[in-house]
Amino acid sequence: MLEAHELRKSYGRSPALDGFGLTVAAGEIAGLIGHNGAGKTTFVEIVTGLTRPDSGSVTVAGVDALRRPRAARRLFGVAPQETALYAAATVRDQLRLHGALAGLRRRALHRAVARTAEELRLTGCLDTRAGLLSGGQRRRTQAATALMGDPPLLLLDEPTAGADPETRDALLAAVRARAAAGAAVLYTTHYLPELTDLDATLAVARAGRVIARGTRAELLRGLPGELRLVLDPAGAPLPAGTPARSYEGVLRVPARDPAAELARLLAAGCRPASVDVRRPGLDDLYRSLAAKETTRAA
Ligand SMILES: Nc1ncnc2c1ncn2[C@@H]1O[C@H](COP(=O)(O)OP(=O)(O)OP(=O)(O)O)[C@@H](O)[C@H]1O
Repeated sequence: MLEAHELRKSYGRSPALDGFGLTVAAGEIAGLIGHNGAGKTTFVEIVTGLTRPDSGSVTVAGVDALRRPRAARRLFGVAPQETALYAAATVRDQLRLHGALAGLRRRALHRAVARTAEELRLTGCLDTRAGLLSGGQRRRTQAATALMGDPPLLLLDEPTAGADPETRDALLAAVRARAAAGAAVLYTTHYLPELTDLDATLAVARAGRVIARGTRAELLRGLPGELRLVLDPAGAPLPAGTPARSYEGVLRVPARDPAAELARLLAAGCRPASVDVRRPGLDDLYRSLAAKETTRAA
């Protein structure tokens, strides 16, 4: 549904995108992750026609988004990182406008406004002007405008940044429903748990390129998790050579197989007063990919 190849874009001498490539299939939610400045927003802006790349290609459902931006525009809904709503217009008006732009008329438009407002828990503020909405309501309204007209591609750039749990839950449920109905979703975030909730595949951007692409299981496989323990002083101390760090009285022991590591510590006579297992997260993934790149470059 979305295919981008070899995108390059520089601002002055600094490349924002440096051979960026990404494909997202219909029905797939692809989580685009990466440190600040990795090029995620630049990529979204290129797909939406806000920024022109220096070279490369982008197609949406086979339509060349760089040569035919107007035709491509009908195929996606976008929720940009900065909310962009008309302050004086009501939530209903914003949704009607985006529905009309997506080709909906009369009853179909009316139904889509009601359905999308309900999905994003906006029914109670349909007649409120955007300028008077809370931050969470504004985020939900922005996301709702992207969903109007059921576009085959959704581009959501950090849609839950700063959102309260109610906003996040509503948004994630709406995104899941649209993907289940066949939409391709590009979802930019800094929160791995959201991508787990969405059952998303991952694309990791770094320095203007996608350096890893796959399912969470594929990308996180083999990364160490961590055992976090408070030891009972009546038991044995950690065996010599255990690579632990102590933080506010809690010992942190990196472990590829936390259950096996815990069994080893128990066998050595340690008596944990509390145990917590931390699974590998985004930081662990970024660290391991950075280490692989350094090894490759050496
Ligand atoms: N309009 C611009 N003018 C100059 N440099 C820019 C412009 N837009 C982006 N950049 C630069 O391009 C690089 C990529 O920025 P981009 O916003 O795409 O990153 P990002 O991955 O979305 O970051 P974040 O996670 O902070 O949103 C950065 O170095 C940024 O400073």
